[in-house]
Amino acid sequence: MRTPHDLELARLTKRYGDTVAVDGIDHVFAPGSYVCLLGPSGCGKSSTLRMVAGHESVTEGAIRLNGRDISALPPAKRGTAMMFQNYALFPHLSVKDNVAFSLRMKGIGKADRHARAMKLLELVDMAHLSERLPTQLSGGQQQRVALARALISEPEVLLLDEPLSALDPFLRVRMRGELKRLQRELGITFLHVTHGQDEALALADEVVVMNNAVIEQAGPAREVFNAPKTEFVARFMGGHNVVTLNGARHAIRSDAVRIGPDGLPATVSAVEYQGDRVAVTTNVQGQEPIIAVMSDAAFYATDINPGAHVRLSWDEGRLHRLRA
Ligand SMILES: Nc1ncnc2c1ncn2[C@@H]1O[C@H](COP(=O)(O)OP(=O)(O)OP(=O)(O)O)[C@@H](O)[C@H]1O
Repeated sequence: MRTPHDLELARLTKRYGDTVAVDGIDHVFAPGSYVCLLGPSGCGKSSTLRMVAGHESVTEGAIRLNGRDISALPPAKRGTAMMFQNYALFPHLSVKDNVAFSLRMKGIGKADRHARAMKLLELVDMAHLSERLPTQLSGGQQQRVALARALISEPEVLLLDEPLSALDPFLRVRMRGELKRLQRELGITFLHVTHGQDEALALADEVVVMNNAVIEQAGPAREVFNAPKTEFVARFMGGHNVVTLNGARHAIRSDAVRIGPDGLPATVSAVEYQGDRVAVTTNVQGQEPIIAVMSDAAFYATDINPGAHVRLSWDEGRLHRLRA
Protein backbone atom coordinates (compact mmCIF):
# COMPACT_ATOMS: atom_id res chain seq x y z
CA MET A 1 0.00 0.00 0.00
CA ARG A 2 1.28 3.42 -0.89
CA THR A 3 1.03 6.27 1.60
CA PRO A 4 2.31 9.84 1.65
CA HIS A 5 5.00 8.73 4.11
CA ASP A 6 6.88 6.55 1.71
CA LEU A 7 10.52 6.95 0.85
CA GLU A 8 10.63 6.98 -2.91
CA LEU A 9 13.49 6.78 -5.39
CA ALA A 10 12.58 8.06 -8.86
CA ARG A 11 14.92 7.36 -11.79
CA LEU A 12 17.75 7.75 -9.29
CA THR A 13 21.12 7.82 -11.00
CA LYS A 14 24.70 8.20 -9.82
CA ARG A 15 27.63 8.54 -12.15
CA TYR A 16 31.26 8.98 -11.14
CA GLY A 17 32.90 10.11 -14.39
CA ASP A 18 32.31 7.22 -16.79
CA THR A 19 31.23 4.79 -14.07
CA VAL A 20 27.49 4.35 -13.71
CA ALA A 21 27.12 3.32 -10.05
CA VAL A 22 23.31 3.59 -9.91
CA ASP A 23 21.36 3.44 -13.14
CA GLY A 24 17.94 5.09 -12.98
CA ILE A 25 16.39 3.02 -10.19
CA ASP A 26 12.75 3.39 -9.18
CA HIS A 27 11.53 2.11 -5.85
CA VAL A 28 9.02 2.88 -3.11
CA PHE A 29 9.87 1.76 0.42
CA ALA A 30 6.88 1.23 2.69
CA PRO A 31 7.02 3.30 5.90
CA GLY A 32 7.98 1.47 9.08
CA SER A 33 9.58 -1.43 7.24
CA TYR A 34 12.94 -3.10 7.65
CA VAL A 35 14.54 -3.05 4.22
CA CYS A 36 17.81 -4.73 3.29
CA LEU A 37 19.62 -3.53 0.21
CA LEU A 38 21.59 -6.55 -0.86
CA GLY A 39 24.08 -7.23 -3.61
CA PRO A 40 27.67 -8.02 -4.50
CA SER A 41 30.55 -5.61 -4.07
CA GLY A 42 30.34 -2.68 -6.46
CA CYS A 43 26.66 -3.10 -7.40
CA GLY A 44 25.76 0.40 -6.20
CA LYS A 45 24.19 -0.18 -2.79
CA SER A 46 26.39 2.23 -0.82
CA SER A 47 26.05 4.91 -3.48
CA THR A 48 22.27 4.57 -3.24
CA LEU A 49 22.36 4.82 0.54
CA ARG A 50 24.74 7.78 0.52
CA MET A 51 22.51 9.64 -1.93
CA VAL A 52 19.51 9.09 0.34
CA ALA A 53 21.58 10.29 3.31
CA GLY A 54 22.79 13.35 1.44
CA HIS A 55 26.47 12.37 1.63
CA GLU A 56 26.64 11.97 -2.12
CA SER A 57 25.06 14.20 -4.74
CA VAL A 58 22.36 12.88 -7.06
CA THR A 59 23.39 12.87 -10.72
CA GLU A 60 19.83 12.51 -12.02
CA GLY A 61 16.43 11.64 -10.60
CA ALA A 62 14.85 12.36 -7.24
CA ILE A 63 14.55 11.10 -3.66
CA ARG A 64 11.20 11.85 -2.02
CA LEU A 65 10.23 11.45 1.60
CA ASN A 66 6.66 12.23 2.60
CA GLY A 67 6.12 13.44 -0.92
CA ARG A 68 8.78 16.17 -0.81
CA ASP A 69 11.93 16.04 -2.87
CA ILE A 70 14.83 15.86 -0.40
CA SER A 71 17.59 15.25 -2.94
CA ALA A 72 19.10 18.71 -2.70
CA LEU A 73 18.73 19.18 1.09
CA PRO A 74 21.66 18.94 3.50
CA PRO A 75 21.80 15.64 5.47
CA ALA A 76 20.47 17.11 8.72
CA LYS A 77 17.37 18.55 7.03
CA ARG A 78 16.15 15.37 5.30
CA GLY A 79 14.44 13.38 8.03
CA THR A 80 17.05 10.67 7.61
CA ALA A 81 20.03 9.67 9.77
CA MET A 82 22.95 7.43 8.98
CA MET A 83 24.87 4.93 11.04
CA PHE A 84 28.30 4.26 9.61
CA GLN A 85 30.15 0.98 9.33
CA ASN A 86 33.02 2.13 11.55
CA TYR A 87 30.61 3.94 13.92
CA ALA A 88 32.64 7.18 13.60
CA LEU A 89 32.36 8.07 17.30
CA PHE A 90 34.30 11.06 18.61
CA PRO A 91 37.12 9.57 20.71
CA HIS A 92 37.45 12.53 23.06
CA LEU A 93 33.76 12.71 23.97
CA SER A 94 31.94 10.56 26.52
CA VAL A 95 29.24 8.19 25.35
CA LYS A 96 26.57 10.64 26.52
CA ASP A 97 28.19 13.60 24.72
CA ASN A 98 28.63 11.55 21.56
CA VAL A 99 24.91 10.81 21.52
CA ALA A 100 24.00 14.41 22.37
CA PHE A 101 26.41 15.90 19.83
CA SER A 102 23.94 16.90 17.11
CA LEU A 103 21.69 18.53 19.71
CA ARG A 104 24.63 20.62 20.88
CA MET A 105 25.16 21.74 17.29
CA LYS A 106 21.53 22.83 17.23
CA GLY A 107 22.09 24.95 20.34
CA ILE A 108 19.97 22.84 22.68
CA GLY A 109 20.89 23.35 26.35
CA LYS A 110 23.01 20.86 28.24
CA ALA A 111 20.36 19.56 30.65
CA ASP A 112 17.86 19.01 27.86
CA ARG A 113 20.27 17.33 25.47
CA HIS A 114 21.69 15.07 28.17
CA ALA A 115 18.20 14.03 29.21
CA ARG A 116 17.37 13.12 25.61
CA ALA A 117 20.70 11.31 25.16
CA MET A 118 20.07 9.25 28.30
CA LYS A 119 16.64 8.22 27.02
CA LEU A 120 18.19 6.86 23.84
CA LEU A 121 21.01 5.19 25.75
CA GLU A 122 18.35 3.42 27.79
CA LEU A 123 16.70 2.29 24.58
CA VAL A 124 19.93 0.63 23.44
CA ASP A 125 20.75 -0.62 26.95
CA MET A 126 23.83 1.58 27.38
CA ALA A 127 22.71 4.08 30.02
CA HIS A 128 25.00 2.52 32.64
CA LEU A 129 28.09 3.30 30.52
CA SER A 130 27.17 6.87 29.60
CA GLU A 131 30.30 8.42 31.12
CA ARG A 132 32.79 6.16 29.35
CA LEU A 133 34.91 7.10 26.36
CA PRO A 134 34.41 5.12 23.13
CA THR A 135 37.81 3.41 23.50
CA GLN A 136 36.60 1.90 26.77
CA LEU A 137 33.79 0.06 24.98
CA SER A 138 33.57 -3.23 23.09
CA GLY A 139 32.67 -3.26 19.40
CA GLY A 140 29.06 -4.19 20.13
CA GLN A 141 28.77 -1.43 22.74
CA GLN A 142 30.23 1.15 20.35
CA GLN A 143 27.65 0.11 17.84
CA ARG A 144 24.81 0.69 20.29
CA VAL A 145 26.17 4.17 20.99
CA ALA A 146 26.38 4.90 17.27
CA LEU A 147 22.77 3.77 16.92
CA ALA A 148 21.64 6.02 19.76
CA ARG A 149 23.54 8.90 18.21
CA ALA A 150 21.88 8.40 14.84
CA LEU A 151 18.44 8.13 16.42
CA ILE A 152 18.63 11.29 18.51
CA SER A 153 17.54 13.45 15.57
CA GLU A 154 14.29 11.40 15.46
CA PRO A 155 14.70 10.38 11.81
CA GLU A 156 11.88 8.88 9.78
CA VAL A 157 14.41 6.72 7.99
CA LEU A 158 17.53 5.23 9.56
CA LEU A 159 20.26 4.36 7.07
CA LEU A 160 22.71 1.64 8.05
CA ASP A 161 25.79 0.90 5.95
CA GLU A 162 27.03 -2.63 6.67
CA PRO A 163 26.34 -2.06 10.39
CA LEU A 164 27.28 -5.57 11.51
CA SER A 165 30.38 -6.22 9.44
CA ALA A 166 32.87 -5.14 12.13
CA LEU A 167 31.46 -7.60 14.69
CA ASP A 168 32.45 -11.21 15.29
CA PRO A 169 29.91 -13.82 14.09
CA PHE A 170 28.41 -14.44 17.54
CA LEU A 171 27.87 -10.77 18.29
CA ARG A 172 26.61 -10.17 14.77
CA VAL A 173 23.71 -12.54 15.30
CA ARG A 174 22.91 -10.94 18.65
CA MET A 175 23.04 -7.39 17.29
CA ARG A 176 20.88 -8.46 14.38
CA GLY A 177 18.15 -9.31 16.86
CA GLU A 178 18.66 -5.96 18.60
CA LEU A 179 18.35 -4.01 15.36
CA LYS A 180 15.12 -5.76 14.52
CA ARG A 181 13.69 -5.13 17.99
CA LEU A 182 14.65 -1.47 17.81
CA GLN A 183 13.09 -1.03 14.40
CA ARG A 184 9.83 -2.58 15.63
CA GLU A 185 9.78 -0.44 18.76
CA LEU A 186 10.46 2.79 16.90
CA GLY A 187 8.22 1.98 13.94
CA ILE A 188 10.47 3.89 11.51
CA THR A 189 11.98 2.64 8.25
CA PHE A 190 15.41 1.03 8.48
CA LEU A 191 17.34 0.88 5.21
CA HIS A 192 20.23 -1.50 5.81
CA VAL A 193 22.98 -2.19 3.26
CA THR A 194 24.56 -5.60 3.39
CA HIS A 195 26.22 -8.12 1.14
CA GLY A 196 25.16 -10.97 3.42
CA GLN A 197 22.21 -13.00 2.21
CA ASP A 198 21.67 -14.57 5.63
CA GLU A 199 21.62 -11.16 7.25
CA ALA A 200 19.06 -9.87 4.76
CA LEU A 201 16.82 -12.92 5.13
CA ALA A 202 16.99 -12.77 8.92
CA LEU A 203 16.17 -9.09 9.19
CA ALA A 204 14.25 -7.76 6.26
CA ASP A 205 10.56 -7.27 5.69
CA GLU A 206 11.63 -6.35 2.19
CA VAL A 207 14.78 -7.46 0.39
CA VAL A 208 15.99 -5.32 -2.52
CA VAL A 209 18.61 -7.16 -4.58
CA MET A 210 20.89 -4.96 -6.67
CA ASN A 211 23.26 -6.00 -9.44
CA ASN A 212 25.18 -3.88 -11.94
CA ALA A 213 23.66 -0.59 -10.74
CA VAL A 214 20.02 -1.72 -11.05
CA ILE A 215 17.43 -3.44 -8.86
CA GLU A 216 17.15 -7.06 -10.00
CA GLN A 217 14.31 -8.01 -7.68
CA ALA A 218 12.54 -6.65 -4.62
CA GLY A 219 9.96 -8.20 -2.36
CA PRO A 220 9.35 -9.92 0.96
CA ALA A 221 12.41 -11.93 2.04
CA ARG A 222 10.61 -15.25 1.67
CA GLU A 223 9.37 -14.42 -1.81
CA VAL A 224 12.78 -13.32 -3.08
CA PHE A 225 14.40 -16.44 -1.68
CA ASN A 226 11.69 -18.87 -2.81
CA ALA A 227 10.88 -17.42 -6.19
CA PRO A 228 13.96 -15.75 -7.69
CA LYS A 229 13.12 -14.10 -10.98
CA THR A 230 16.58 -14.07 -12.52
CA GLU A 231 19.53 -16.39 -12.60
CA PHE A 232 21.57 -13.79 -10.77
CA VAL A 233 19.12 -13.65 -7.86
CA ALA A 234 18.85 -17.47 -7.71
CA ARG A 235 22.62 -17.83 -7.51
CA PHE A 236 23.22 -14.84 -5.27
CA MET A 237 20.57 -15.76 -2.69
CA GLY A 238 22.02 -19.28 -2.58
CA GLY A 239 20.22 -22.51 -1.81
CA HIS A 240 19.14 -22.95 -5.43
CA ASN A 241 20.17 -24.90 -8.50
CA VAL A 242 19.75 -23.46 -11.96
CA VAL A 243 18.62 -26.16 -14.40
CA THR A 244 17.80 -26.12 -18.11
CA LEU A 245 14.56 -27.89 -19.02
CA ASN A 246 13.09 -27.81 -22.54
CA GLY A 247 15.45 -25.00 -23.42
CA ALA A 248 14.38 -22.71 -20.55
CA ARG A 249 16.25 -21.87 -17.35
CA HIS A 250 14.60 -22.68 -14.04
CA ALA A 251 15.56 -22.38 -10.37
CA ILE A 252 14.92 -25.23 -7.99
CA ARG A 253 15.74 -25.10 -4.29
CA SER A 254 18.42 -27.56 -3.27
CA ASP A 255 16.23 -28.90 -0.48
CA ALA A 256 13.46 -29.59 -3.02
CA VAL A 257 15.70 -31.98 -4.98
CA ARG A 258 15.05 -35.60 -3.96
CA ILE A 259 17.45 -38.48 -4.36
CA GLY A 260 15.40 -41.61 -4.92
CA PRO A 261 14.53 -44.49 -7.21
CA ASP A 262 13.13 -42.37 -10.08
CA GLY A 263 14.14 -39.32 -12.08
CA LEU A 264 17.17 -37.91 -13.83
CA PRO A 265 20.22 -40.18 -13.74
CA ALA A 266 23.08 -38.49 -11.86
CA THR A 267 26.47 -39.33 -10.42
CA VAL A 268 27.42 -38.09 -6.97
CA SER A 269 30.59 -35.99 -7.15
CA ALA A 270 30.82 -34.66 -3.58
CA VAL A 271 29.20 -34.97 -0.18
CA GLU A 272 29.45 -32.07 2.24
CA TYR A 273 28.44 -32.38 5.87
CA GLN A 274 26.95 -29.08 7.10
CA GLY A 275 25.93 -29.92 10.65
CA ASP A 276 22.18 -30.36 10.62
CA ARG A 277 22.11 -31.20 6.91
CA VAL A 278 24.17 -32.70 4.15
CA ALA A 279 24.70 -31.27 0.64
CA VAL A 280 25.12 -33.87 -2.10
CA THR A 281 26.58 -32.52 -5.35
CA THR A 282 25.77 -34.49 -8.47
CA ASN A 283 26.68 -34.40 -12.14
CA VAL A 284 23.82 -34.72 -14.60
CA GLN A 285 24.34 -34.88 -18.33
CA GLY A 286 23.63 -31.57 -20.04
CA GLN A 287 23.30 -29.65 -16.74
CA GLU A 288 25.53 -27.76 -14.40
CA PRO A 289 26.13 -29.69 -11.15
CA ILE A 290 22.90 -30.11 -9.17
CA ILE A 291 22.97 -30.02 -5.38
CA ALA A 292 20.47 -31.92 -3.26
CA VAL A 293 20.31 -30.97 0.41
CA MET A 294 18.86 -33.42 2.91
CA SER A 295 18.68 -33.69 6.67
CA ASP A 296 21.64 -35.48 8.23
CA ALA A 297 19.26 -38.18 9.53
CA ALA A 298 17.91 -38.82 6.00
CA PHE A 299 21.42 -38.85 4.56
CA TYR A 300 22.84 -41.33 7.05
CA ALA A 301 19.94 -43.69 6.35
CA THR A 302 21.29 -44.03 2.78
CA ASP A 303 24.60 -45.30 1.43
CA ILE A 304 25.28 -42.33 -0.87
CA ASN A 305 28.98 -41.75 -1.50
CA PRO A 306 30.99 -39.94 -4.17
CA GLY A 307 30.82 -42.00 -7.36
CA ALA A 308 27.36 -43.45 -6.58
CA HIS A 309 24.80 -43.53 -9.40
CA VAL A 310 21.54 -42.00 -8.20
CA ARG A 311 18.36 -40.46 -9.58
CA LEU A 312 17.06 -36.95 -8.94
CA SER A 313 13.47 -35.72 -8.91
CA TRP A 314 11.39 -32.79 -7.69
CA ASP A 315 7.81 -31.60 -7.70
CA GLU A 316 7.01 -29.54 -10.82
CA GLY A 317 5.49 -26.83 -8.64
CA ARG A 318 8.86 -26.14 -7.02
CA LEU A 319 10.44 -25.04 -10.31
CA HIS A 320 10.66 -21.30 -10.98
CA ARG A 321 11.15 -20.20 -14.53
CA LEU A 322 13.86 -17.54 -14.76
CA ARG A 323 13.78 -14.46 -16.94
CA ALA A 324 16.18 -14.83 -19.81
N1 LIG B 1 33.80 8.14 -5.10
C1 LIG B 1 33.81 7.32 -6.16
N2 LIG B 1 34.47 7.65 -7.29
C2 LIG B 1 34.48 6.85 -8.36
N3 LIG B 1 33.82 5.67 -8.42
C3 LIG B 1 33.15 5.27 -7.34
C4 LIG B 1 33.10 6.08 -6.15
N4 LIG B 1 32.35 5.43 -5.23
C5 LIG B 1 31.95 4.27 -5.82
N5 LIG B 1 32.41 4.18 -7.08
C6 LIG B 1 32.15 3.09 -8.05
O1 LIG B 1 30.75 2.96 -8.20
C7 LIG B 1 30.35 1.60 -8.24
C8 LIG B 1 29.37 1.30 -7.12
O2 LIG B 1 30.02 1.48 -5.87
P1 LIG B 1 29.27 1.32 -4.46
O3 LIG B 1 30.23 1.69 -3.39
O4 LIG B 1 27.98 2.03 -4.51
O5 LIG B 1 29.00 -0.25 -4.46
P2 LIG B 1 28.60 -1.22 -3.26
O6 LIG B 1 27.57 -2.13 -3.84
O7 LIG B 1 28.22 -0.47 -2.07
O8 LIG B 1 29.94 -2.00 -3.03
P3 LIG B 1 30.63 -2.52 -1.66
O9 LIG B 1 29.77 -3.64 -1.15
O10 LIG B 1 31.97 -3.00 -2.13
O11 LIG B 1 30.70 -1.35 -0.74
C9 LIG B 1 31.64 0.80 -8.17
O12 LIG B 1 32.04 0.48 -9.48
C10 LIG B 1 32.62 1.76 -7.52
O13 LIG B 1 33.94 1.48 -7.94
